Amino acid sequence: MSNTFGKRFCMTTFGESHGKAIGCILDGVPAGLEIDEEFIQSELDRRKPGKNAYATARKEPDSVEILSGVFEGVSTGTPIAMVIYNTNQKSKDYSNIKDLFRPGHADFTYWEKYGIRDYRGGGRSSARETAARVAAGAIAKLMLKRVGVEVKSGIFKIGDIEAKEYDFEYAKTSEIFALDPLVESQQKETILKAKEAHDSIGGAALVRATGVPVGLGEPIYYKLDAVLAEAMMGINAVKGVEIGEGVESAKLYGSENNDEMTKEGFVTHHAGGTLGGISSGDTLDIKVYFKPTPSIFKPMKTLNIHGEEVTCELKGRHDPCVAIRGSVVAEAMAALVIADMMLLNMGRKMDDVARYYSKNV
Ligand SMILES: Cc1cc2nc3c(=O)[nH]c(=O)nc-3n(C[C@H](O)[C@H](O)[C@H](O)COP(=O)(O)O)c2cc1C
Ligand SMILES: C=C(O[C@@H]1CC(C(=O)O)=C[C@@H](OP(=O)(O)O)[C@H]1O)C(=O)O
Repeated sequence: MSNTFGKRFCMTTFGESHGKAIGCILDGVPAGLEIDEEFIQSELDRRKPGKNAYATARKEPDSVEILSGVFEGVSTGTPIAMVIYNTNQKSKDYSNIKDLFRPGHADFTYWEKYGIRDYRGGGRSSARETAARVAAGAIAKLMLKRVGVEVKSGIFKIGDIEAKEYDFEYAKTSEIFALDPLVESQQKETILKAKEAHDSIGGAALVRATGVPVGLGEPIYYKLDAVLAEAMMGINAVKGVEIGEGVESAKLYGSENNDEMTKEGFVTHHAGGTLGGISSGDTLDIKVYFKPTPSIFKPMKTLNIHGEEVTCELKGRHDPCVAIRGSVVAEAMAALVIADMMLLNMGRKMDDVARYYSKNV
């Protein structure tokens, strides 16, 4: 199915921003995993809209309901379906964009591709869909927790204000998930200034996974770094992904970029946790770059569906900086990739296969 993400831990989502509900189906979750619903909800609460001045004003509780695949609190190995009902649609706000294309959003391409468009707040192209990914990612995290893997994230960059230090514990307490308390106030000010000017601003998140075992990822196709990049680029508004040193490595000499190895482990961490598409056992570091929110409240030139030049003047509720909530989505996608890769990697050595089936030998 082209709309499924993952090979062994597979997710697909459904729903539109102003439709009845959004949700996901997650297949391949091993049986016997305790499904902590409070944890899933707490992950959704981290992403949900309407929480503060740095997010869209749309207020959604994002209460998740599990429909299948869980019995007496434990996964059964059958598909887990989860639904989140939309409660705060204000579709009338979008009647003025019914026939025109918002610059920077997906209105034009959806219209050209399908010839029909759910214009109520972006419909399927709205990042409201990402709530369902966070629900699926929370289940991936529950599986990863059982095997000692942790995935976390935080904001390192807003506009050109960049963190000097990364403090993931601090990010958990910060309204904007800032990794660096020293630059946080400047980052917040940058967002609020953009918002007051009826504009938006870009930003970037760092996703870090610790405890990732060596050996995840296929050596040629389905490389770990390639799949992580696809997972991140598949999030709305993501325009760049870096693993480890990323684009900066193009400025370095090999002698500077190579991570020397000792019995204690890697001396430096430029590779960001993958070598040859396979996890190295080092911390995985993924930088995810988000463009500024396309829906802004400044008049913009555009075309309508009849090909006429018109002015786009927007209403509706929009994030001033999508990277903030986007960082939670990036974290969920990383957890899904790692969970998928872990299941895919089982039974790759004959000894492991023999050990598993030894009772039949
Ligand atoms: C968490 C999150 C929230 C977003 N909120 C908005 C929003 O309020 N308004 C908007 O126009 N775009 C928002 N976006 C971005 C659009 O969904 C996205 O730019 C659009 O689908 C076009 O896709 P593209 O930017 O990947 O090309 C958000 C993205 C994310 C990840
Ligand atoms: C509702 C959410 O975010 C939305 C993401 C979004 C977009 O275009 O991506 C546009 C806005 O909503 P609407 O679809 O109503 O225009 C945001 O409020 C959410 O994240 O739950």
